[in-house]
Amino acid sequence: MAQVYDRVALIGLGLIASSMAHAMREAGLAGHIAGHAKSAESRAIAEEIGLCDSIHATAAEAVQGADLVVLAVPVGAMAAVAAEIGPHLRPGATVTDVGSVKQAVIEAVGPEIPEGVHFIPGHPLAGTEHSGPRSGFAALFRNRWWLLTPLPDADADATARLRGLIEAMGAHVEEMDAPHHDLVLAVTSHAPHLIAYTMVGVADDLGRVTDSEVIRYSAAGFRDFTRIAASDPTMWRDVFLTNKDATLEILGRFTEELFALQRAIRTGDGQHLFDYFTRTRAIRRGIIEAGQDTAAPDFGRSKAGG
Ligand SMILES: NC(=O)c1ccc[n+]([C@@H]2O[C@H](COP(=O)([O-])OP(=O)(O)OC[C@H]3O[C@@H](n4cnc5c(N)ncnc54)[C@H](O)[C@@H]3O)[C@@H](O)[C@H]2O)c1
Ligand SMILES: O=C(O)C(=O)C[C@]1(C(=O)O)C=C[C@@H](O)C=C1
Repeated sequence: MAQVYDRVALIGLGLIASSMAHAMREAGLAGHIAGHAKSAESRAIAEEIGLCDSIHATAAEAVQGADLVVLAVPVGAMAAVAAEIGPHLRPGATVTDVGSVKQAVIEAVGPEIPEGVHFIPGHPLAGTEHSGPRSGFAALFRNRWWLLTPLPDADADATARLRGLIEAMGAHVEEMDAPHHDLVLAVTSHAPHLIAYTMVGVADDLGRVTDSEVIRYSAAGFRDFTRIAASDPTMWRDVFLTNKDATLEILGRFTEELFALQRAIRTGDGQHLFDYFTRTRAIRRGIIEAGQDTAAPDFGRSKAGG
């Protein structure tokens, strides 16, 4: 695979940035990968495992001469990072981000990007409950969606080049506007995470069930909740604080449905429960028939870029 960018700067060296570093290296997509993380410990680990070609103590230094800058920090840290790097960006460079929320990132980062630098926000729909520079792996993005939310005046060539990099890492790219992205993700990712956090919290609070019983007798459904609820607290705090309206809208609807199901259970309305579960089962089957079941990605089974 041909090199897409001469110099890529990764700001934040956690799960997503380290996975990008591995994927870019594996496919030879970047001439040089420069990295920066705020924590000295993350920088030391990145040095130790040889994650990047160079590690820098500041974000400003890392972006010098880069033709692609990737902001891979928690959403709440995007504004400060963008303000720091803004004056140091090379004219003609592209800045993208991987934040799980898009409208708030556009508002935080956009004003800090100087004229002549292209800002193309993005979000890979791929992750695990792990974080930090050791957690990344090259196959993370294979066969996953990577959404881009370019602004209406985005440069077509810069967008196509970024798309080329992402596709060469094995992902499928789709473009949409940021408010729509935030609503879709509130349904498919943000509210489900909150529900998982709550369910695990409830189990933890339940005095009549001991911790060892919760661990020992975890059926598959609850086990999945515990994996999701082990996700990074900083990342998820920021997601909920920055995608507030869409998440509250979905949680409002969720609560209404939950009350209806609760009433059906209390009144013995089996028909309501049966009809509801029949409808949701059809949705799952539709996902599988459409070949959209990425819950079990083909880690290691196919090569990035085909
Ligand atoms: N983990 C996922 O499943 C997932 C999936 C898709 C997108 N995202 C998004 O990607 C971004 C990064 O997530 P991650 O899972 O890779 O995080 P992570 O917790 O693994 O790593 C975050 C990194 O950012 C660094 N950092 C924090 N504040 C910083 C600052 N002010 N300046 C410089 N570095 C800073 C940390 O030191 C760490 O290296 C987040 O915005 C998140 O919403 C995460
Ligand atoms: O599999 C997981 O661990 C994830 O939760 C990944 C997941 C998600 O699918 O909701 C989490 C947050 C992201 O912004 C994108 C992907």
